[in-house]
Amino acid sequence: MPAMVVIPTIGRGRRVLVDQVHSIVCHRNRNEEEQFLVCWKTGSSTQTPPLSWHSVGELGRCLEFVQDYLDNKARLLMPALALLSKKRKTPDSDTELELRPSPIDRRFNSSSRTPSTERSPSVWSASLAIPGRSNVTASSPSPSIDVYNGVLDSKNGFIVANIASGPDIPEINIQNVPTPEMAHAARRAKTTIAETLIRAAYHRRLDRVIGKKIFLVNTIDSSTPSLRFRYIPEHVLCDGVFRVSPEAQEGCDKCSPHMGRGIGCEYTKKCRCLEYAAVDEARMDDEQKELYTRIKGGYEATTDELLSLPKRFPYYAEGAKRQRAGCLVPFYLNSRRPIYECNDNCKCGPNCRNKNVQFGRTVELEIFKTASSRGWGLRCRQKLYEGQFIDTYRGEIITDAEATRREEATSSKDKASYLYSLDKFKESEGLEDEDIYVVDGEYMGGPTKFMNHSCEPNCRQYTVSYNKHDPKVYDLAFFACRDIEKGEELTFDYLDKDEGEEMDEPGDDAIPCLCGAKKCRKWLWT
Ligand SMILES: C[S@@+](CC[C@H](N)C(=O)[O-])C[C@H]1O[C@@H](n2cnc3c(N)ncnc32)[C@H](O)[C@@H]1O
Repeated sequence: MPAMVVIPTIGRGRRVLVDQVHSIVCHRNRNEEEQFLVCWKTGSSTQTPPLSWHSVGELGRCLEFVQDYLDNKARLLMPALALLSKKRKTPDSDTELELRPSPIDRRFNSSSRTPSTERSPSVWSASLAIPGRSNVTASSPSPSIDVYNGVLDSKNGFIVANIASGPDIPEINIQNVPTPEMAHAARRAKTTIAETLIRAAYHRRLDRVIGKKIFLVNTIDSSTPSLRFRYIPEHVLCDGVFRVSPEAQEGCDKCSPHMGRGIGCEYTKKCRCLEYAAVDEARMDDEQKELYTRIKGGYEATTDELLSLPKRFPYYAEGAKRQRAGCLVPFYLNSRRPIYECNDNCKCGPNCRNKNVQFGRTVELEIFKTASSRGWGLRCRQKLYEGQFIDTYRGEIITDAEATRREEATSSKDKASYLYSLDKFKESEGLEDEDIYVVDGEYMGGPTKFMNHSCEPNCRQYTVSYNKHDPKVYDLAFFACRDIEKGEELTFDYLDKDEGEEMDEPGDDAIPCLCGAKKCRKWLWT
Protein backbone atom coordinates (compact mmCIF):
# COMPACT_ATOMS: atom_id res chain seq x y z
CA MET A 1 0.00 0.00 0.00
CA PRO A 2 1.71 3.23 -1.04
CA ALA A 3 2.02 5.96 1.52
CA MET A 4 -0.46 8.73 0.94
CA VAL A 5 -0.84 12.29 2.10
CA VAL A 6 -4.27 13.84 1.86
CA ILE A 7 -4.22 17.59 1.65
CA PRO A 8 -7.62 19.14 2.29
CA THR A 9 -8.46 22.10 0.07
CA ILE A 10 -10.89 24.89 0.72
CA GLY A 11 -13.74 26.06 -1.47
CA ARG A 12 -13.72 25.85 -5.21
CA GLY A 13 -10.10 26.75 -5.76
CA ARG A 14 -7.42 24.30 -4.71
CA ARG A 15 -6.40 26.38 -1.72
CA VAL A 16 -3.61 24.61 0.11
CA LEU A 17 -3.91 24.13 3.83
CA VAL A 18 -1.29 25.81 5.96
CA ASP A 19 -0.72 23.01 8.41
CA GLN A 20 0.11 20.54 5.64
CA VAL A 21 2.74 22.70 3.97
CA HIS A 22 6.30 22.10 5.01
CA SER A 23 8.03 24.69 2.86
CA ILE A 24 8.37 26.17 -0.60
CA VAL A 25 11.34 24.81 -2.51
CA CYS A 26 11.45 26.70 -5.77
CA HIS A 27 9.46 28.86 -8.14
CA ARG A 28 8.92 29.41 -11.84
CA ASN A 29 6.73 31.39 -14.24
CA ARG A 30 4.42 29.36 -16.46
CA ASN A 31 2.05 31.03 -18.94
CA GLU A 32 2.34 34.34 -17.04
CA GLU A 33 1.51 32.54 -13.80
CA GLU A 34 3.83 32.54 -10.81
CA GLN A 35 4.09 29.00 -9.50
CA PHE A 36 5.76 27.70 -6.35
CA LEU A 37 6.93 24.18 -5.65
CA VAL A 38 5.34 23.13 -2.35
CA CYS A 39 6.99 20.47 -0.22
CA TRP A 40 4.23 18.77 1.78
CA LYS A 41 4.47 17.37 5.25
CA THR A 42 4.26 13.63 5.65
CA GLY A 43 3.07 11.67 8.64
CA SER A 44 6.46 10.13 9.26
CA SER A 45 10.05 11.17 8.91
CA THR A 46 10.85 8.11 6.81
CA GLN A 47 8.36 8.96 4.08
CA THR A 48 9.58 10.97 1.16
CA PRO A 49 7.62 14.23 1.14
CA PRO A 50 5.67 14.88 -2.03
CA LEU A 51 6.20 18.02 -4.04
CA SER A 52 3.73 19.86 -6.22
CA TRP A 53 3.60 23.10 -8.17
CA HIS A 54 0.88 25.62 -7.25
CA SER A 55 -0.05 28.99 -8.58
CA VAL A 56 0.45 31.81 -6.10
CA GLY A 57 -3.33 32.30 -6.13
CA GLU A 58 -3.72 28.85 -4.60
CA LEU A 59 -1.30 29.69 -1.81
CA GLY A 60 -3.36 32.52 -0.32
CA ARG A 61 -3.67 30.72 3.00
CA CYS A 62 0.04 30.11 3.38
CA LEU A 63 1.66 33.23 1.98
CA GLU A 64 4.01 33.22 4.94
CA PHE A 65 5.69 30.16 3.43
CA VAL A 66 6.03 31.97 0.12
CA GLN A 67 7.49 34.94 2.01
CA ASP A 68 9.95 32.68 3.85
CA TYR A 69 11.01 31.29 0.52
CA LEU A 70 11.45 34.72 -1.07
CA ASP A 71 13.41 35.96 1.94
CA ASN A 72 15.71 32.94 1.84
CA LYS A 73 15.79 32.57 -1.91
CA ALA A 74 19.42 33.51 -2.45
CA ARG A 75 20.60 31.02 0.15
CA LEU A 76 18.32 28.26 -1.07
CA LEU A 77 19.23 28.56 -4.70
CA MET A 78 22.92 29.30 -4.26
CA PRO A 79 24.34 25.75 -3.88
CA ALA A 80 22.51 24.53 -6.91
CA LEU A 81 23.57 27.54 -8.93
CA ALA A 82 27.17 27.26 -7.82
CA LEU A 83 27.27 23.72 -9.13
CA LEU A 84 25.61 24.71 -12.35
CA SER A 85 28.11 27.48 -12.91
CA LYS A 86 31.03 25.09 -12.43
CA LYS A 87 29.62 22.67 -14.92
CA ARG A 88 28.31 25.09 -17.46
CA LYS A 89 29.35 28.69 -17.55
CA THR A 90 26.49 30.93 -18.54
CA PRO A 91 26.71 34.70 -18.93
CA ASP A 92 24.51 35.44 -15.94
CA SER A 93 25.26 32.69 -13.47
CA ASP A 94 28.31 33.34 -11.33
CA THR A 95 29.17 36.91 -12.32
CA GLU A 96 25.69 38.19 -11.65
CA LEU A 97 25.63 36.49 -8.29
CA GLU A 98 28.93 37.88 -7.14
CA LEU A 99 28.74 41.38 -8.46
CA ARG A 100 25.17 42.37 -7.86
CA PRO A 101 23.90 41.15 -4.55
CA SER A 102 20.14 41.17 -4.44
CA PRO A 103 18.28 42.84 -1.57
CA ILE A 104 18.01 39.35 -0.15
CA ASP A 105 21.79 38.89 -0.20
CA ARG A 106 22.16 42.21 1.56
CA ARG A 107 19.64 41.23 4.15
CA PHE A 108 21.55 38.10 4.89
CA ASN A 109 24.76 39.99 5.28
CA SER A 110 23.35 42.64 7.55
CA SER A 111 23.56 42.33 11.29
CA SER A 112 20.67 42.01 13.60
CA ARG A 113 20.08 41.46 17.27
CA THR A 114 17.86 41.90 20.24
CA PRO A 115 16.96 45.07 22.10
CA SER A 116 17.67 43.30 25.38
CA THR A 117 20.92 44.13 27.04
CA GLU A 118 20.92 40.68 28.53
CA ARG A 119 20.54 38.45 25.56
CA SER A 120 22.47 37.35 22.54
CA PRO A 121 20.96 37.05 19.07
CA SER A 122 18.22 34.65 18.98
CA VAL A 123 15.01 33.24 17.74
CA TRP A 124 14.54 30.39 15.39
CA SER A 125 13.73 31.21 11.83
CA ALA A 126 11.40 29.02 9.83
CA SER A 127 13.81 26.43 8.58
CA LEU A 128 13.64 25.54 4.96
CA ALA A 129 15.45 22.27 5.39
CA ILE A 130 13.28 19.65 3.80
CA PRO A 131 12.43 16.59 5.91
CA GLY A 132 14.58 13.64 5.04
CA ARG A 133 17.16 15.82 3.41
CA SER A 134 20.14 17.28 5.15
CA ASN A 135 21.06 20.08 2.79
CA VAL A 136 20.14 21.66 -0.47
CA THR A 137 22.80 20.26 -2.71
CA ALA A 138 22.63 19.54 -6.35
CA SER A 139 23.98 16.41 -7.87
CA SER A 140 22.62 14.87 -11.03
CA PRO A 141 20.16 17.14 -12.76
CA SER A 142 16.61 15.89 -13.12
CA PRO A 143 15.40 14.94 -16.58
CA SER A 144 12.96 17.84 -16.50
CA ILE A 145 12.00 20.47 -13.99
CA ASP A 146 8.41 19.33 -14.31
CA VAL A 147 9.08 16.01 -12.62
CA TYR A 148 8.37 15.58 -8.96
CA ASN A 149 7.81 12.89 -6.41
CA GLY A 150 4.41 11.49 -5.87
CA VAL A 151 1.24 11.66 -7.88
CA LEU A 152 -0.95 14.62 -7.14
CA ASP A 153 -4.58 14.72 -7.98
CA SER A 154 -7.61 16.72 -6.95
CA LYS A 155 -10.45 14.56 -5.67
CA ASN A 156 -13.54 15.69 -3.83
CA GLY A 157 -11.98 18.93 -2.69
CA PHE A 158 -8.75 17.27 -1.59
CA ILE A 159 -5.35 17.20 -3.16
CA VAL A 160 -4.27 13.60 -2.86
CA ALA A 161 -0.59 12.90 -2.98
CA ASN A 162 0.41 9.31 -3.53
CA ILE A 163 3.96 8.79 -2.53
CA ALA A 164 4.24 6.01 -4.97
CA SER A 165 6.76 4.67 -7.39
CA GLY A 166 6.22 2.50 -10.39
CA PRO A 167 7.27 2.14 -13.97
CA ASP A 168 4.96 4.93 -15.14
CA ILE A 169 5.73 7.33 -12.32
CA PRO A 170 8.77 9.46 -12.95
CA GLU A 171 10.85 9.78 -9.83
CA ILE A 172 13.09 12.48 -8.63
CA ASN A 173 15.42 12.32 -5.67
CA ILE A 174 14.16 15.01 -3.32
CA GLN A 175 17.73 15.50 -2.12
CA ASN A 176 18.42 17.05 -5.49
CA VAL A 177 15.57 19.56 -5.53
CA PRO A 178 15.80 22.30 -6.60
CA THR A 179 17.79 20.94 -9.47
CA PRO A 180 20.33 23.29 -11.03
CA GLU A 181 17.87 23.84 -13.88
CA MET A 182 15.08 24.70 -11.45
CA ALA A 183 17.34 27.09 -9.60
CA HIS A 184 18.48 28.69 -12.81
CA ALA A 185 14.89 29.18 -13.99
CA ALA A 186 13.89 30.51 -10.57
CA ARG A 187 16.65 33.08 -10.65
CA ARG A 188 15.05 34.62 -13.73
CA ALA A 189 11.40 34.15 -12.84
CA LYS A 190 9.50 37.15 -11.52
CA THR A 191 7.70 37.06 -8.19
CA THR A 192 5.86 40.36 -8.50
CA ILE A 193 2.38 38.90 -7.99
CA ALA A 194 3.47 36.99 -4.90
CA GLU A 195 5.10 40.12 -3.45
CA THR A 196 1.96 42.16 -4.12
CA LEU A 197 -0.25 39.56 -2.42
CA ILE A 198 2.08 39.38 0.58
CA ARG A 199 2.07 43.18 0.94
CA ALA A 200 -1.75 43.29 0.67
CA ALA A 201 -2.06 40.58 3.34
CA TYR A 202 0.15 42.63 5.68
CA HIS A 203 -1.90 45.79 5.07
CA ARG A 204 -5.08 43.88 5.92
CA ARG A 205 -3.43 42.74 9.13
CA LEU A 206 -2.46 46.31 10.06
CA ASP A 207 -5.99 47.52 9.34
CA ARG A 208 -7.31 45.14 11.98
CA VAL A 209 -5.06 46.51 14.74
CA ILE A 210 -7.12 48.31 17.37
CA GLY A 211 -6.41 52.01 17.89
CA LYS A 212 -4.83 54.65 15.69
CA LYS A 213 -3.83 53.47 12.25
CA ILE A 214 -0.43 51.93 11.59
CA PHE A 215 0.97 52.54 8.11
CA LEU A 216 3.52 50.54 6.13
CA VAL A 217 5.85 52.27 3.67
CA ASN A 218 8.67 50.76 1.63
CA THR A 219 10.43 52.92 -0.93
CA ILE A 220 13.59 50.81 -0.84
CA ASP A 221 12.68 47.36 -2.15
CA SER A 222 9.76 44.97 -2.64
CA SER A 223 9.94 43.20 0.72
CA THR A 224 7.26 43.19 3.42
CA PRO A 225 7.69 42.57 7.16
CA SER A 226 7.19 38.93 8.09
CA LEU A 227 3.63 37.62 7.94
CA ARG A 228 4.65 35.30 10.76
CA PHE A 229 3.71 38.03 13.17
CA ARG A 230 0.45 38.62 14.99
CA TYR A 231 -0.46 42.06 16.32
CA ILE A 232 -1.66 41.69 19.90
CA PRO A 233 -3.09 44.34 22.26
CA GLU A 234 -1.33 42.96 25.35
CA HIS A 235 1.23 40.37 26.44
CA VAL A 236 0.40 36.71 25.87
CA LEU A 237 1.48 34.53 28.78
CA CYS A 238 3.10 31.24 27.75
CA ASP A 239 3.59 27.98 29.65
CA GLY A 240 5.10 28.36 33.09
CA VAL A 241 4.40 32.11 33.30
CA PHE A 242 2.09 33.37 36.03
CA ARG A 243 0.97 36.83 36.99
CA VAL A 244 -0.87 38.00 40.06
CA SER A 245 -4.52 37.84 39.05
CA PRO A 246 -6.34 41.15 38.44
CA GLU A 247 -8.80 40.28 41.24
CA ALA A 248 -5.94 40.22 43.70
CA GLN A 249 -4.76 43.58 42.45
CA GLU A 250 -4.87 46.14 45.23
CA GLY A 251 -6.49 49.47 44.28
CA CYS A 252 -6.30 52.83 45.98
CA ASP A 253 -9.36 53.28 48.21
CA LYS A 254 -8.95 56.77 49.64
CA CYS A 255 -9.07 58.50 46.28
CA SER A 256 -12.18 59.44 44.29
CA PRO A 257 -12.89 60.72 40.76
CA HIS A 258 -14.10 64.10 42.01
CA MET A 259 -11.47 65.18 44.50
CA GLY A 260 -10.78 68.86 43.99
CA ARG A 261 -9.86 69.24 40.29
CA GLY A 262 -11.69 66.13 39.07
CA ILE A 263 -8.53 64.43 37.91
CA GLY A 264 -8.89 61.25 39.93
CA CYS A 265 -5.94 60.76 42.27
CA GLU A 266 -4.73 64.12 43.47
CA TYR A 267 -2.75 63.52 46.66
CA THR A 268 0.25 61.21 46.55
CA LYS A 269 -0.12 60.41 50.24
CA LYS A 270 -3.63 59.02 49.66
CA CYS A 271 -2.83 56.95 46.58
CA ARG A 272 -1.85 53.47 47.74
CA CYS A 273 -0.73 52.61 44.20
CA LEU A 274 2.34 54.78 44.88
CA GLU A 275 3.37 52.73 47.93
CA TYR A 276 6.53 51.44 46.24
CA ALA A 277 7.03 54.42 43.95
CA ALA A 278 10.35 56.25 44.11
CA VAL A 279 10.78 58.74 46.92
CA ASP A 280 11.38 62.34 45.95
CA GLU A 281 14.37 62.78 48.24
CA ALA A 282 14.74 66.48 47.46
CA ARG A 283 11.41 67.20 49.18
CA MET A 284 11.98 65.23 52.42
CA ASP A 285 11.92 66.92 55.81
CA ASP A 286 14.17 65.75 58.64
CA GLU A 287 11.68 63.23 60.02
CA GLN A 288 11.17 61.73 56.59
CA LYS A 289 14.92 61.63 56.01
CA GLU A 290 15.38 59.67 59.21
CA LEU A 291 12.63 57.18 58.26
CA TYR A 292 14.04 56.84 54.76
CA THR A 293 17.52 56.12 56.11
CA ARG A 294 16.07 53.38 58.33
CA ILE A 295 14.19 51.86 55.38
CA LYS A 296 17.36 51.82 53.30
CA GLY A 297 19.07 50.12 56.24
CA GLY A 298 16.58 47.21 56.10
CA TYR A 299 13.71 48.43 58.27
CA GLU A 300 10.39 47.04 56.96
CA ALA A 301 8.14 50.08 56.82
CA THR A 302 4.34 49.89 56.91
CA THR A 303 2.24 51.06 53.97
CA ASP A 304 1.33 54.24 55.83
CA GLU A 305 4.96 54.99 56.57
CA LEU A 306 5.91 54.42 52.93
CA LEU A 307 3.09 56.67 51.78
CA SER A 308 4.12 59.39 54.22
CA LEU A 309 7.29 59.94 52.18
CA PRO A 310 7.11 62.46 49.31
CA LYS A 311 6.20 60.80 46.02
CA ARG A 312 5.21 62.10 42.59
CA PHE A 313 2.51 61.19 40.12
CA PRO A 314 4.15 60.22 36.83
CA TYR A 315 2.14 62.32 34.38
CA TYR A 316 1.17 65.96 34.02
CA ALA A 317 -2.53 66.24 34.84
CA GLU A 318 -5.14 67.89 32.61
CA GLY A 319 -4.91 71.61 33.03
CA ALA A 320 -1.18 71.66 32.44
CA LYS A 321 -0.01 73.19 29.13
CA ARG A 322 -2.01 71.39 26.41
CA GLN A 323 1.01 69.64 24.91
CA ARG A 324 2.08 68.47 28.36
CA ALA A 325 -1.11 66.86 29.70
CA GLY A 326 -0.46 63.11 30.02
CA CYS A 327 3.29 63.49 29.40
CA LEU A 328 5.86 62.16 31.86
CA VAL A 329 7.08 64.62 34.47
CA PRO A 330 10.86 65.18 34.60
CA PHE A 331 11.17 63.26 37.89
CA TYR A 332 10.38 60.08 35.93
CA LEU A 333 11.43 61.15 32.45
CA ASN A 334 15.00 61.78 33.51
CA SER A 335 15.39 58.62 35.54
CA ARG A 336 14.76 54.90 35.28
CA ARG A 337 12.25 54.91 38.16
CA PRO A 338 9.40 52.45 37.69
CA ILE A 339 5.96 53.94 37.14
CA TYR A 340 3.00 52.62 39.14
CA GLU A 341 -0.33 53.38 37.49
CA CYS A 342 -3.73 53.06 39.13
CA ASN A 343 -5.84 50.11 38.08
CA ASP A 344 -9.44 48.92 37.66
CA ASN A 345 -9.78 48.19 41.39
CA CYS A 346 -8.98 51.77 42.34
CA LYS A 347 -11.62 54.21 43.56
CA CYS A 348 -10.18 57.08 41.53
CA GLY A 349 -12.27 56.26 38.42
CA PRO A 350 -11.50 55.84 34.73
CA ASN A 351 -10.22 59.36 34.12
CA CYS A 352 -7.57 59.32 36.81
CA ARG A 353 -4.43 61.30 35.98
CA ASN A 354 -2.45 58.24 37.06
CA LYS A 355 -3.74 56.08 34.18
CA ASN A 356 -2.15 56.39 30.76
CA VAL A 357 -0.14 53.50 29.32
CA GLN A 358 -2.91 51.03 30.16
CA PHE A 359 -5.18 52.76 27.59
CA GLY A 360 -2.72 52.01 24.79
CA ARG A 361 -1.33 53.90 21.85
CA THR A 362 -2.98 57.13 20.74
CA VAL A 363 -0.53 58.19 18.03
CA GLU A 364 -0.35 57.17 14.37
CA LEU A 365 2.78 55.22 13.53
CA GLU A 366 4.48 54.17 10.33
CA ILE A 367 6.63 51.11 9.75
CA PHE A 368 9.17 51.88 7.03
CA LYS A 369 12.15 50.23 5.38
CA THR A 370 15.34 52.02 6.35
CA ALA A 371 17.83 53.06 3.70
CA SER A 372 20.79 52.13 5.89
CA SER A 373 20.67 48.30 6.19
CA ARG A 374 18.93 48.37 9.56
CA GLY A 375 15.91 46.54 8.20
CA TRP A 376 12.56 48.03 9.14
CA GLY A 377 12.17 51.04 11.37
CA LEU A 378 9.34 52.95 13.03
CA ARG A 379 8.40 56.61 12.79
CA CYS A 380 5.57 58.78 13.96
CA ARG A 381 3.17 60.54 11.62
CA GLN A 382 2.65 63.46 13.98
CA LYS A 383 4.75 65.69 16.18
CA LEU A 384 5.44 64.20 19.61
CA TYR A 385 6.15 66.13 22.77
CA GLU A 386 8.80 65.39 25.36
CA GLY A 387 7.40 62.78 27.75
CA GLN A 388 4.57 61.68 25.43
CA PHE A 389 3.64 58.00 25.54
CA ILE A 390 4.06 56.14 22.26
CA ASP A 391 3.33 52.43 22.73
CA THR A 392 4.46 49.39 24.70
CA TYR A 393 6.83 46.62 23.70
CA ARG A 394 4.79 43.47 24.02
CA GLY A 395 4.86 39.88 22.97
CA GLU A 396 4.86 36.37 24.31
CA ILE A 397 6.05 36.26 27.89
CA ILE A 398 8.20 33.17 28.28
CA THR A 399 10.29 31.69 31.06
CA ASP A 400 14.03 32.18 31.19
CA ALA A 401 14.49 28.50 30.27
CA GLU A 402 12.29 28.88 27.19
CA ALA A 403 14.17 32.05 26.21
CA THR A 404 17.45 30.15 26.42
CA ARG A 405 15.96 27.34 24.34
CA ARG A 406 14.83 29.82 21.69
CA GLU A 407 18.22 31.52 21.73
CA GLU A 408 20.06 28.26 21.29
CA ALA A 409 17.77 27.16 18.47
CA THR A 410 19.08 29.97 16.31
CA SER A 411 22.61 29.73 15.10
CA SER A 412 23.01 32.95 13.18
CA LYS A 413 24.42 36.03 14.85
CA ASP A 414 22.96 37.97 11.93
CA LYS A 415 19.41 37.17 12.97
CA ALA A 416 17.45 40.00 14.55
CA SER A 417 16.43 39.27 18.09
CA TYR A 418 13.35 40.44 19.87
CA LEU A 419 13.92 39.11 23.40
CA TYR A 420 13.58 41.52 26.26
CA SER A 421 14.19 40.52 29.89
CA LEU A 422 11.68 41.65 32.53
CA ASP A 423 14.43 42.08 35.08
CA LYS A 424 13.68 45.56 36.45
CA PHE A 425 12.92 44.27 39.94
CA LYS A 426 15.49 41.48 39.95
CA GLU A 427 17.74 43.05 42.53
CA SER A 428 15.15 44.78 44.68
CA GLU A 429 13.11 41.56 44.96
CA GLY A 430 16.10 39.19 45.13
CA LEU A 431 14.96 37.24 42.07
CA GLU A 432 17.21 34.56 40.60
CA ASP A 433 18.07 34.52 36.88
CA GLU A 434 15.77 31.54 36.31
CA ASP A 435 12.84 33.44 37.89
CA ILE A 436 13.01 36.24 35.35
CA TYR A 437 10.48 36.24 32.55
CA VAL A 438 11.36 37.35 29.04
CA VAL A 439 9.23 39.11 26.40
CA ASP A 440 9.65 37.64 22.93
CA GLY A 441 8.26 40.09 20.42
CA GLU A 442 9.27 38.26 17.27
CA TYR A 443 6.05 36.44 16.43
CA MET A 444 3.54 38.47 18.44
CA GLY A 445 3.63 42.05 19.58
CA GLY A 446 3.09 45.61 18.46
CA PRO A 447 4.69 48.05 16.03
CA THR A 448 7.44 48.89 18.55
CA LYS A 449 9.00 45.61 17.44
CA PHE A 450 10.44 47.72 14.62
CA MET A 451 12.13 50.37 16.78
CA ASN A 452 15.82 50.49 16.01
CA HIS A 453 18.72 51.41 18.25
CA SER A 454 20.40 54.80 18.32
CA CYS A 455 23.30 55.93 20.48
CA GLU A 456 21.52 59.32 20.61
CA PRO A 457 17.90 58.18 20.84
CA ASN A 458 14.71 60.21 20.92
CA CYS A 459 12.73 57.67 23.01
CA ARG A 460 13.25 55.79 26.23
CA GLN A 461 11.70 52.68 27.62
CA TYR A 462 10.14 52.73 31.11
CA THR A 463 8.74 50.08 33.42
CA VAL A 464 5.02 50.55 34.01
CA SER A 465 3.27 48.43 36.60
CA TYR A 466 -0.45 48.21 37.33
CA ASN A 467 0.05 45.82 40.17
CA LYS A 468 2.62 46.83 42.74
CA HIS A 469 2.73 43.28 44.11
CA ASP A 470 3.79 41.71 40.81
CA PRO A 471 7.50 42.26 40.16
CA LYS A 472 7.64 39.78 37.28
CA VAL A 473 5.02 40.91 34.77
CA TYR A 474 4.75 44.54 33.80
CA ASP A 475 4.68 46.77 30.72
CA LEU A 476 7.67 48.14 28.84
CA ALA A 477 6.48 51.53 27.65
CA PHE A 478 8.18 53.88 25.20
CA PHE A 479 7.99 57.63 25.76
CA ALA A 480 9.51 60.46 23.73
CA CYS A 481 12.52 61.76 25.67
CA ARG A 482 12.51 65.02 23.68
CA ASP A 483 10.18 66.72 21.22
CA ILE A 484 10.13 64.64 18.02
CA GLU A 485 9.22 66.11 14.64
CA LYS A 486 6.62 64.43 12.47
CA GLY A 487 8.24 61.73 10.32
CA GLU A 488 11.40 61.40 12.44
CA GLU A 489 12.50 57.81 13.10
CA LEU A 490 11.74 56.63 16.64
CA THR A 491 14.77 55.06 18.32
CA PHE A 492 15.92 54.01 21.74
CA ASP A 493 19.22 52.94 23.25
CA TYR A 494 19.34 49.14 23.33
CA LEU A 495 22.08 49.27 25.98
CA ASP A 496 20.85 52.28 27.86
CA LYS A 497 24.38 53.33 28.72
CA ASP A 498 24.86 56.39 30.85
CA GLU A 499 26.80 59.26 29.31
CA GLY A 500 30.52 58.49 29.27
CA GLU A 501 29.97 54.85 30.28
CA GLU A 502 32.45 52.64 28.41
CA MET A 503 31.51 49.80 26.07
CA ASP A 504 33.16 46.39 26.43
CA GLU A 505 35.72 45.46 23.79
CA PRO A 506 33.95 44.01 20.72
CA GLY A 507 33.97 40.21 20.72
CA ASP A 508 33.25 37.67 17.96
CA ASP A 509 29.54 38.33 18.19
CA ALA A 510 29.87 42.11 18.08
CA ILE A 511 27.45 43.84 15.75
CA PRO A 512 28.39 47.20 14.21
CA CYS A 513 26.02 50.03 14.94
CA LEU A 514 24.63 51.87 11.93
CA CYS A 515 22.68 54.54 13.81
CA GLY A 516 24.74 57.35 12.26
CA ALA A 517 24.66 59.49 15.41
CA LYS A 518 27.55 61.91 16.00
CA LYS A 519 28.32 60.21 19.30
CA CYS A 520 27.82 56.66 17.93
CA ARG A 521 29.51 54.00 20.11
CA LYS A 522 30.19 52.02 16.90
CA TRP A 523 28.76 48.75 18.20
CA LEU A 524 25.14 47.75 18.68
CA TRP A 525 26.46 45.41 21.30
CA THR A 526 29.84 43.85 21.88
C1 LIG B 1 14.12 44.84 17.46
S1 LIG B 1 14.77 44.71 15.90
C2 LIG B 1 14.40 46.28 15.22
C3 LIG B 1 13.65 46.12 13.93
C4 LIG B 1 14.46 45.58 12.81
N1 LIG B 1 15.19 46.66 12.13
C5 LIG B 1 13.61 44.79 11.84
O1 LIG B 1 13.73 45.00 10.63
O2 LIG B 1 12.84 43.95 12.27
C6 LIG B 1 16.48 44.76 16.26
C7 LIG B 1 17.35 44.55 15.05
O3 LIG B 1 17.36 45.68 14.18
C8 LIG B 1 18.69 45.92 13.67
N2 LIG B 1 19.17 47.21 14.18
C9 LIG B 1 18.51 48.02 15.00
N3 LIG B 1 19.21 49.14 15.24
C10 LIG B 1 20.37 49.03 14.58
C11 LIG B 1 21.53 49.86 14.46
N4 LIG B 1 21.64 51.03 15.07
N5 LIG B 1 22.56 49.40 13.70
C12 LIG B 1 22.48 48.21 13.08
N6 LIG B 1 21.41 47.38 13.14
C13 LIG B 1 20.36 47.79 13.88
C14 LIG B 1 19.53 44.82 14.22
O4 LIG B 1 19.52 43.80 13.24
C15 LIG B 1 18.77 44.34 15.45
O5 LIG B 1 19.03 42.99 15.75
